[in-house]
Amino acid sequence: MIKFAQPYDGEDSITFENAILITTSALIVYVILRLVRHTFLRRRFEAFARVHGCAPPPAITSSFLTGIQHKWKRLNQRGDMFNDYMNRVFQENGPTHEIKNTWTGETKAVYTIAPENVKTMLSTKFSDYHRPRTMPNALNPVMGQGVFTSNGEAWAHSRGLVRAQFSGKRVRDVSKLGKHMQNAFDTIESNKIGKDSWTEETEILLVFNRFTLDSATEFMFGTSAESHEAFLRESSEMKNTYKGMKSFSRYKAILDDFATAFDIALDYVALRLKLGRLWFLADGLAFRLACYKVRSYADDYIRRAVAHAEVAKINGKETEDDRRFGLISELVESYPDKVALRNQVLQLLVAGRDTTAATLTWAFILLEAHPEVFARLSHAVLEVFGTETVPLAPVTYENLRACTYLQHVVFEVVRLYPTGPLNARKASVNSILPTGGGRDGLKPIAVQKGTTVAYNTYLMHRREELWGPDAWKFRPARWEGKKASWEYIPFHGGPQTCLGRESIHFVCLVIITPYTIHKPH
Ligand code: HEM
Repeated sequence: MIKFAQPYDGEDSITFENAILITTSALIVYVILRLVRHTFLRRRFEAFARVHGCAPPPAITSSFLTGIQHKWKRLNQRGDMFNDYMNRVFQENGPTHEIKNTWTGETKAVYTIAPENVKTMLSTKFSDYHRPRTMPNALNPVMGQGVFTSNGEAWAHSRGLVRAQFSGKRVRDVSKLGKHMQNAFDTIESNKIGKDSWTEETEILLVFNRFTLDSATEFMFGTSAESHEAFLRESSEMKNTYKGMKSFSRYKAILDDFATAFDIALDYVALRLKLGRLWFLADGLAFRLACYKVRSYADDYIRRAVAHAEVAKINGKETEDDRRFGLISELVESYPDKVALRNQVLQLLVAGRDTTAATLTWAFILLEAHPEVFARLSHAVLEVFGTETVPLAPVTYENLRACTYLQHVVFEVVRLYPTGPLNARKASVNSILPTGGGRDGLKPIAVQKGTTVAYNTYLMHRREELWGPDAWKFRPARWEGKKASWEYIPFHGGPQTCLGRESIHFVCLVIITPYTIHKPH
């Protein structure tokens, strides 16, 4: 008989058999308690659904194996996952359906492209839902808690602190963008094959990633990361970015350069988001070094802003120079905890960088593919702003808004390519969504506490029932006289609506620059 170590009093302690027996009994009790709890909660939920006249939506069953298959497909998708795959699932199962576990019959998730349901989750019954853990899990090593990843009181507190900085003059001031825009166009120019000839192929997303990083860092820290200037200085062999580098030089590049570190950190974050519950698999030295570099970059500015604020306090009067650290100058007072301030600022950087760069890239791709829209836009822009030799109006926030067709082009770009194409919320309590249940899909559906409800913004923006038979086409003219509601949520909606939505005017500005050669005033 195998025995555990003897205690000093000579008594026999727990035998191996006993240990097995105790563990097995504990496990059985645990499973029984879980089953009882589960049955009780299920019954309560079913009664709740009955009382509210709900009917279940169409269901697709999925086992552990099909779940893995689905994840694999998502990770390896090369074409357009939304057009090729998800659209078919919605066509076959209706605008609201659920995924059930094959064996247990449990609802794993509800999928919807019904504006009424989205409105309920994000606005009418906002407190019934919360952000799932996917985002914090993915972002945590780069930055901890902040407005973009928190829920409940922590979120309300964070949002309250930063909201004030996103209204009024500061975000409407487009004058600081001129230099960064010029750099973006210089980069494209620098790829020219010969004088007055076509440029070589340029990866426009990389150009806009640098443009948005430089303008966003200037907005946040008061000083631009100047990633474009660095790019323009580098030799052509160096321009191949970190991706081609071998380990040691790659790690060195991460530690040397904020822009490289930021790119690597966000590449990992994107992969962690795609992996869902297996987020922890996307990790490694490159990621950790990138997180370290990004955090210490922000810490450095915060340290300087704090020191500057203290000196200003001693001097007793505020000067223009006291605002030289950008947004962080405004926030240092409100954040006694400087790690919390760093997290918040980095979250804003992440929220604004890729979203704006991707929107700009799609705008250029769509304009290139639609010469008729391009021609009409040129006309509209020249009519409002004039040319370099005969300028009619300065490029200001107000004038950009007044150029109606330009606004329509941008609305249409983010309709077809919203940068948050797939989003989700989790039910905090048993809750009701107004539509999707029963044979006709018109009955309300009940959502059990803990269930994820995913909403597919990309496909909702392309529903023919909502947008007409040309829903998949790029047609800015559709916006004439149109006021969109919950069928259009590129910037989300309700209390958690995007704080940077005014940044769409950056997009307008960059689009018009090639036409109106004169710089913003
Ligand atoms: C074209 C540009 C942009 C698009 C399409 C966009 C889209 C979105 C979307 C869909 C959300 C909701 C995410 C969620 O809660 O699940 C969001 C939230 C947010 N966005 Fe943007 N965004 C853009 C630019 C920006 C910029 C430039 C900033 C700031 C510098 C920013 C700051 C935020 C913040 C702070 C939130 C979280 C709001 C909250 O939870 O209270 N966004 N954005």
